[in-house]
This record gives sequence, structure tokens and C-alpha cells, in this order.
Amino acid sequence: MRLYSTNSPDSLVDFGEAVLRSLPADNGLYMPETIPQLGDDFWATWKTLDFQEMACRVVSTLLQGVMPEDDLRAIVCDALNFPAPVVKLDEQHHVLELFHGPTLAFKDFGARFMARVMAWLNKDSDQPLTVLVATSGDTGGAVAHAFHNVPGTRVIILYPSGKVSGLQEKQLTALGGNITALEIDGSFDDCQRMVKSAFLDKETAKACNLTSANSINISRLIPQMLYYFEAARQFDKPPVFVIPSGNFGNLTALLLATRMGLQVGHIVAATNANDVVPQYLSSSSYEPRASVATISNAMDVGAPSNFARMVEIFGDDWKSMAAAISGYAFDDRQTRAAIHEVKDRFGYVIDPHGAVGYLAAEAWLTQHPDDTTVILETAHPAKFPETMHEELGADAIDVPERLACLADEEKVSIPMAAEEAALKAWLAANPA
Ligand SMILES: N[C@@H](CCOP(=O)(O)O)C(=O)O
Repeated sequence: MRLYSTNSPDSLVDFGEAVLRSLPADNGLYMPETIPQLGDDFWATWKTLDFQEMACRVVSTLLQGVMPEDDLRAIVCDALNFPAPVVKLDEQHHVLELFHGPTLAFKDFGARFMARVMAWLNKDSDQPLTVLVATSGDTGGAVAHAFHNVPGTRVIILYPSGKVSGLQEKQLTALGGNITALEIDGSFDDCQRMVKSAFLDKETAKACNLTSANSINISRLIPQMLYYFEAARQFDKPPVFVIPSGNFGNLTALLLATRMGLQVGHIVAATNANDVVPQYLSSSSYEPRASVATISNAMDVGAPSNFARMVEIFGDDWKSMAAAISGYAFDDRQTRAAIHEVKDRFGYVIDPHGAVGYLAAEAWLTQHPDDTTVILETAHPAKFPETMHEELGADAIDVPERLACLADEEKVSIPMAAEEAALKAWLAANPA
């Protein structure tokens, strides 16, 4: 498998370099040179396989022999050791619950796979890896958990001060050991900008052996394709996937899955007030701007990283992207009302991100009432006690023990100004 940068299609790298370097030096994003189609043998059996077996076959087809089959199988099975169930609300509404992993968010799929792949790629090196990651809420906790105590790695997490939920903050600040949290006085966009700038600084990237665990890293998207296969195979007719979106890695993963042959009814991108992609889909004008804080904070992204990959997949053809993807945006008032509506209508407790998805599903169903939607529930509602308690009361949610136990943990973070130079200086002072 070879990959190219979206900014220079002619320079190809192998999978290992793409994963470990994460961001090409020309500030593009890595894309597979070819995306193989799954063969008839796969489609003849995919509905009968267990999740891990199906996942192994998809990943093995995509990676085209980058590692021995047994090693790949061990990584996939060990990383994806929790389910992704589809819950039926009614004929038109289904929820794909992606919060059954250790940190209760869909990011566990990507982070756990990536941690194992990176350990495999780096196994013969004596230079430790520094995993740099920007988070608006969920990525940080998932990456911290996946890499905690992994020998030869340390994780540096940048998160926007005061803009993640209290429990999300504990997930990324309380582990200690090889995990360090930098609390940035700014927005997620500032964190993402600082991270990218550190990668593009050759001296810093080399001295620290930097690698990224954000969705700029192609290895994050591979496992994120798998739950779409898992959900789609439960329906006779391809469903409409409704994807709460921030950095658009999740939606890009679905696009890759469709390029391998997965059939979908349609793709719906759901955002909060940070709506640069829905705006683009309706106007063809892409105007990234500073993010605003919302109650669906993990989607508070003003300049989505994966937009470059989306453009690449559609050959820079706005019309075909707009035909394949419909975008809808909703504000916090609507999101709060949707949390109530889903509870009253279906008896289901949905988190603020899933609630944005529900609103988009409703918007789609108004025009296409006979469609079947699958709304991605990207995180467990218990991760957002502040909002959920305000809306449904403290008794509405059962808090899983792996989250409840964090409440008394001590937050340990290093405050930092939202300046690229501040991160570079910190990394220079702490090279490993
Ligand atoms: N929604 C994310 C923001 C980072 O996005 P990523 O998919 O690039 O890791 C979060 O929860 O941190």
C-alpha cells in the first residue's frame, strides 16, 4: 500500500511512513494511492461473519500486505474487543452506539487500533515516539487510554481550557505516567494549529520523533470504516448514515468504505453552529472560521482537517460531493429540545452530539419519509453530565463505573498560551 499527499500526488510513501510521520511535510494529508474493492467472496459472506472477522477481511484488503496476516489479525481483534450495536428506535430511526469502548466514545476504535499499529511499526526502533494530539473532548481521552503505559511512547494532549466537559477533562488529565495534558488558553482550532505547526517544524518533529493521533493520521480512519459495515449489514436496503461531525474524520472514513464497495442510501453531515461544511455543501464556498463553543463540544471545529480528503475523494467536484452528502446545522437551543424529544418519543437518552444527529435525520426524513436512518451516537451521554442533568435530571443516566471512578481523580495539566512558539519551546525543553 502506498500513499500520496493531497498537496503533491506524485510523491508516494509507504504505510509505515504515512502513519509515523502523520502529516506530510507539504501540509497536505495522506491518501491511499488506490482503494481496493472488496471482492464477491467478501460480499457473499459478510452478513454471516462475526464483527472481528469481518473487520479483519476489510482491513486486510485495504492494507494490501503491509504486515503479516497473523499480526494484522491480532491487532484488529485486540483493538476491537467491544461491540457497536444498532438500536432500533422505530422503522425510520436507528442509533449506532459507538460508546461501548473504554472511554465511551467512537474515538476508542481509532485510538486502540492506532496504538497497536504504531507499536508494531516502531518495534525495532530505540527512539521513543511522541504522540501529539489536539482534542475538543473525546480524542484526548481515547488516545490517553490507548497509549497509557505503552513502552516507547509518550502522549502530549492539547485541549482548550474550559471547553471540554468535566469528565472528558478528567479522562485526559488524570492518568499520569506517559500522558501529559497541556491546557491551552484558546479554542480547539488553536490546539490543532499548534500541533500542525510542530509537525511542520522539521527540527521539532525530528528531535521528538513526533507522530499524530488525530484524524490527520490515516491509520485513525481505517478502523472507523468498520462500524459502517457492521451497521449496514443489518439492513436489507442500504441505510442513510447520519454523522455528527467536527473534524470530519468519521464521515471521511465512510467515504473510504464506500470506495471499497459499501452501499449507502445517502450520507448526512450533522453539525452544531460550527457549520462550514454544511455551508459549503449548499453554496460551494468553503470559508473556515474561528469555532464557537457549544454543548456538543467535540464538534466545535472551525477548520475541519479532513475537508482536504473529502475534496480529494470527489475530485474537487463540488456538485458530486453535494449530491452524495447533505449537510444540516443546529444550535444549542435546538439540541437541548432534541434531547427531550428523543426521550419523550422513544424513551432513549441521547447525548448532545447524537441529538444534533437526530435533528439532521429528522430534516432528511421530512423530504424522504420512507428512508431508514442510522444516527451515529458518538459518545455516551454520561460524558456530558452538565448538559444532561440540566435537561433530563440527574437520575436519567446510568454512569458506567469506568467513568464514575474518574470523578475523584486529580486533574493534572500544564497551562499554556495558544501560541505555536509556546508548544515548540515546551517540546524543546522536554524532547522525550
Ligand atoms: N472531535 C475531536 C476533535 C479532534 O478530531 P480528530 O477526529 O481529528 O481527532 C475530539 O473529540 O477531540
